[in-house]
Amino acid sequence: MKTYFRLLKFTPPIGKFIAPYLVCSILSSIFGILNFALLQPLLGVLFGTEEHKNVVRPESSFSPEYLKDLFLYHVDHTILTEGKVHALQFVCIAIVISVFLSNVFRYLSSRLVEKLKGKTITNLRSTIFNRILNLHLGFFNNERKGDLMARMTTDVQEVESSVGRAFSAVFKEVILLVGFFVTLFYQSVQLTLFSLIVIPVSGVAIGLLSKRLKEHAIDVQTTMARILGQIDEAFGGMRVVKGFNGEKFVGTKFENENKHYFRVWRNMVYRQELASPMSEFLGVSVVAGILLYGGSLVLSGHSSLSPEGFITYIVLFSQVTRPAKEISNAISGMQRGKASADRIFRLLDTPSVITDAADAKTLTGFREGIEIRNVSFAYEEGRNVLKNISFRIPKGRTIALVGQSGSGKSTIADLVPRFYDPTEGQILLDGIDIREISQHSLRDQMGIVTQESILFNDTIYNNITFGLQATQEQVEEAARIANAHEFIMQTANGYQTVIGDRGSKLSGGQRQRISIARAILKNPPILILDEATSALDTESEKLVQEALTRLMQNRTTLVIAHRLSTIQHADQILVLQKGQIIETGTHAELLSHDDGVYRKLSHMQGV
Ligand SMILES: Nc1ncnc2c1ncn2[C@@H]1O[C@H](COP(=O)(O)OP(=O)(O)OP(=O)(O)O)[C@@H](O)[C@H]1O
Repeated sequence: MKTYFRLLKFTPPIGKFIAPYLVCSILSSIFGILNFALLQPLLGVLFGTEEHKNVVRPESSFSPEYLKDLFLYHVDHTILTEGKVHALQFVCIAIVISVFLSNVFRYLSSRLVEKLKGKTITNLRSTIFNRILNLHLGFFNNERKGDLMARMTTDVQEVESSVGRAFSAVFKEVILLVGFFVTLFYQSVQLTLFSLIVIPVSGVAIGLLSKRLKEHAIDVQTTMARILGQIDEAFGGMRVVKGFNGEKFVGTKFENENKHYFRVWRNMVYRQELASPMSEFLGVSVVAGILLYGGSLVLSGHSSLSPEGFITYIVLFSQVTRPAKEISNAISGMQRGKASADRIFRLLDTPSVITDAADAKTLTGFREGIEIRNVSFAYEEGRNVLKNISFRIPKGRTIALVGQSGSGKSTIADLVPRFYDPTEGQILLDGIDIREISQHSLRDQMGIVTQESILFNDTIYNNITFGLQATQEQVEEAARIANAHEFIMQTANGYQTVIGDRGSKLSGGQRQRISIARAILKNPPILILDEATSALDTESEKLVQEALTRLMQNRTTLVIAHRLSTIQHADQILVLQKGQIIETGTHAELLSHDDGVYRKLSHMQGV
């Protein structure tokens, strides 16, 4: 129940919905019940028992009794003045009007539920997305993407259907059920008391059935999450799948998961599908019991119920099963919905490891430099990938990190914009620990160009501005500096060309130049540059290198270099090995160390 109360936080102000919804539901129920109750006069006319019973016009008052008597009076009056066929027509028209009104109000109430449901889900989906966006980067190392996608799609859908069901079960169906029982009691107290003894038996049976449904639902959701993950990986890595003839490998893996999904899904739906036939069987059994008991009462003359009253009673009673079934379906649906909602809430409750301090300072500029002071870092406890690193990046200088793969270069680059916090030590910007600075203002000072150009399936223009307010001229200027303007103009729609999934319609070099243009447009004082390793042809590399050099001008840069040729002019080069700085100096200084690692690396690369 706690889960459902929490879901209420995502619904729009529910008070606004309840009053019109209640009115529509009550009216729909009244007219719905009325059209069955009208069977009695209908049968009365057909059987000829209705004649001359209500020849006196009833005294006017505000009670259902008066309305009923008034109606019967009119029926009788029509029989007397215009004959039975006309009376039949009169009753039938009344039935049609009441069915029409019942359905109009039912439609209106459904619209209200759908609106409530839609708004709740839109709200929930945005909240999840924003929550995930604001989680620390490290979170994404441990979570499968498919799992996150499943929470935003299948889990949200599951909650959507259960919210609607729960809402209509709580209000509409319960109202209808109460309405039916009031009418049934009115028709015959004796029979209704009897049915109230039999009904709970079927209720318990259905309750037992839906109990295990939740466990099955959890299985189904987690398996679907894995399937989504596999789809994402396979489609995202299509080049590798095809290049390595991996279709069979990927296909088999998917098929196994898909078969597993079938099995867990089957377990769930078999159980779920059992609910309806079982409740129908139990419902009809109950009706048969009443038929037997009530029939014998009518036959023996021990009941005040007339035969047409009894038939109307049975028809009304058979209608009770529908809302009862809806309520039982809603309960089983709510179990599934709860499993999904719990998964969503677990995600929403994941604390972000990187948060702003309560009194976080807002940086307004960058004046002196960055200092990495005695920093150690471990992704997993006990396995330090950086060990007591210290160095300074004075304003306006370029510091390069070199070292073997896995030596910790990217990790250092991730610590400066505070994607992770150091396990030990501090990172200071203008003498302030970056943990005391708001993340937003810290990252505002930085431009990040990664090894792999991160582009989105949008226009070139939007990929360059990436949320910044900029004029066409500013964007073009940035693209010119990044050596990108020319090729952009050659694309089909220039700056408005959509570049495909992750920029797939562009070459590697073009993608990089767009990323560089993005950083140029942002114009940050600090630059974190992870140099591309991908082999570009000489022409393309020259263009990219030129763009980078222009980007680095007058900025403070931390560059991760994979090719030493590009960092010969760096103010200082740090050589990393297994998480430690083992050499520092300029290109010339480092080359002069006879046994130096840098010198060896340099020879290997022929620099
Ligand atoms: N998210 C992570 N979780 C756990 N360990 C990680 C994670 N990212 C990196 N590592 C480990 O940290 C160490 C340093 O990795 P890092 O990416 O900083 O190296 P690098 O010098 O940038 O390598 P490369 O030049 O290949 O990019 C490696 O041993 C790596 O296995």
